[in-house]
Amino acid sequence: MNGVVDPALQAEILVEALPYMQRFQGGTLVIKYGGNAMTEPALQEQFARDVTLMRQVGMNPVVVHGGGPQIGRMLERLGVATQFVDGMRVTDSATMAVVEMVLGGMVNKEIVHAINRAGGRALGLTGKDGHLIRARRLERADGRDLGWVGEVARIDAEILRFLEGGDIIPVIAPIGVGPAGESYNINADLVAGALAATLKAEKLILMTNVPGVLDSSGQLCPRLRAAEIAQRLADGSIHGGMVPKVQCCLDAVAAGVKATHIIDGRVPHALLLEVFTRAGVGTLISDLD
Ligand SMILES: Nc1ncnc2c1ncn2[C@@H]1O[C@H](COP(=O)(O)OP(=O)(O)O)[C@@H](O)[C@H]1O
Ligand SMILES: CC(=O)N[C@@H](CCC(=O)OP(=O)(O)O)C(=O)O
Repeated sequence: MNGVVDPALQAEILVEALPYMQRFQGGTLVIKYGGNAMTEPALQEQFARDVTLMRQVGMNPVVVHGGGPQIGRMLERLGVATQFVDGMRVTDSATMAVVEMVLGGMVNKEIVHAINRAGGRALGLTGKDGHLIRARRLERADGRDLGWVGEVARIDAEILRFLEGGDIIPVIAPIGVGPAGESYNINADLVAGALAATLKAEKLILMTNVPGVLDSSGQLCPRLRAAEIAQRLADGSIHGGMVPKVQCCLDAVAAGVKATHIIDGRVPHALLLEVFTRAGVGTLISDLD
């Protein structure tokens, strides 16, 4: 662990982390790294070191990244207007080209490079590589067409198993491939949820830029069960961008993922603190005791 994490945190982790490290040996952790959580280079470096450490102690981290703000900035520079419907970017052909360039070309390579610099071996993929993410056009109940916005039709995890055996950390951009080879822009939370379900992951961890799920008075909920979430969705205390996050956590739990977490990627070493300490730093959504 030397040189991988800050010395103070290293001491704290050594006391508490060993049982967790043993419990999750060989287990898969799907980590969604949101565009809003990756703003500062120093935090990105820490994230890369944390993921590398997880791999070094015998877990199988699989990184899925977002990049919404980065796509937005590039569209602005190019003078292309953008619009969201229920948190999904309306994606015409020109926008799709920019999404593919920013997610697959820029953000993906930045994260791959950061992990490699931290001592890990990362390999960047979009859902087109190895036909990892087969997608179809998102059909909305109201019939509104969002263009090249997709949903996951099927995950073909074979390529990930192959990488796992080669001690490689996959870094996945949320772009899917349709039946005719066309590209689809998929919300990164949904891709992470589908991957976690297919891989029967030990954990799904969504890293965002709020402390976790907050209650109506703004306090962090450290732990939530499915029934409590249904109630919070109904009373509106969970809304906006948090709705697809909790929904994909619920779907993942229903599909057999043991625990799902929503954490603040701006907290130093949030990932290690959530996985390796009893208290954690964010919201744990699970139906297990
Ligand atoms: N109960 C809640 N707890 C925390 N955040 C909430 C809640 N309800 C709605 N939100 C909103 O969800 C947002 C997180 O979703 P989003 O912006 O889509 O994240 P990301 O870009 O990381 O995917 C928060 O910034 C907040 O505005
Ligand atoms: C359909 C859709 O909205 N796709 C997202 C994909 C990136 C993403 O999900 O990024 P964050 O996790 O950083 O928000 C987009 O175009 O912004």
